[in-house]
Amino acid sequence: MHVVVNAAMSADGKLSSHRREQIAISGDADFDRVDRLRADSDAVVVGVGTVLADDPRLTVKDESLRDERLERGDPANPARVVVDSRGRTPLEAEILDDEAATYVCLSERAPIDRRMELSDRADLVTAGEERVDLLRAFAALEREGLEQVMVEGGGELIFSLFEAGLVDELRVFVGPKIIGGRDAPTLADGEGFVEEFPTLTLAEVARVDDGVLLVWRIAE
Ligand SMILES: NC(=O)C1=CN([C@@H]2O[C@H](COP(=O)(O)OP(=O)(O)OC[C@H]3O[C@@H](n4cnc5c(N)ncnc54)[C@H](O)[C@@H]3O)[C@@H](O)[C@H]2O)C=CC1
Ligand SMILES: Nc1nc(O)c(N)c(N[C@@H]2O[C@H](COP(=O)(O)O)[C@@H](O)[C@H]2O)n1
Repeated sequence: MHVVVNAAMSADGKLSSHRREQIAISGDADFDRVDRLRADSDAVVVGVGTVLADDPRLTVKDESLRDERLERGDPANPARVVVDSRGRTPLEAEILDDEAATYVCLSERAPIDRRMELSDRADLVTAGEERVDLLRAFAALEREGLEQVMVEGGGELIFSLFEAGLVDELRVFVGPKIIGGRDAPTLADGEGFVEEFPTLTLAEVARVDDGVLLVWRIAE
């Protein structure tokens, strides 16, 4: 499996405001780049915090990119994956619509009634007791044939993926806004590292819209 984390952050490193409402940080060219990345992926992964905050659909927006996928024998859209320990994904969430397959990764803590409701709309993967065990969950997804995986956030999930050593590549668009706020989500939240910081190698720097795209790989 190859895991690419993609996110857009403000010039001061925030993914959204302290209200956790979705903010357009990317411009048109960056949204097109993200759409291409989705189209090149087998799955797009988010944490349930992002589902609750943004209600994303995570589909490929450009019809010609969906056609390209169909021509090579893939479904029109990549699978969607929610990392959701207790099964808090709302049944009316866009991510559970019919546009693509959806996996919900749960922990043992997810109540049985939520499991039953979600299982009508998604494939369920259970891994971990309190929180989703990402190593086990991603191994199960790989067994389902999901090889090229893109993660779209948010900060809690991204931190945990680095902590688990699951990230191969980080692509960050740094946009021309200051959001501020000590409680606003950043690229990697969670507990934070105090030692053994994951170290990256800079692979690409490009001007995109009025910002910059940084591509980092995990240092060997
Ligand atoms: N600018 C951007 O590119 C993006 C911004 N966002 C923003 O990020 C915010 C949401 O991010 P977060 O609140 O950090 O939520 P998140 O999307 O990272 O989800 C975190 C939740 O996932 C669940 N989870 C289960 N197992 C876990 C594990 N092992 N590790 C971590 N989480 C686990 C927990 O319930 C946890 O609260 C929103 O404000 C959204 O707008 C989200 C995606 C992209
Ligand atoms: N790449 C990017 N740039 C921004 O400026 C953003 N605010 C986000 N946010 C994430 O995009 C997803 C929305 O997906 P749909 O358009 O509903 O398919 C979601 O994960 C947002 O948090 N991304």
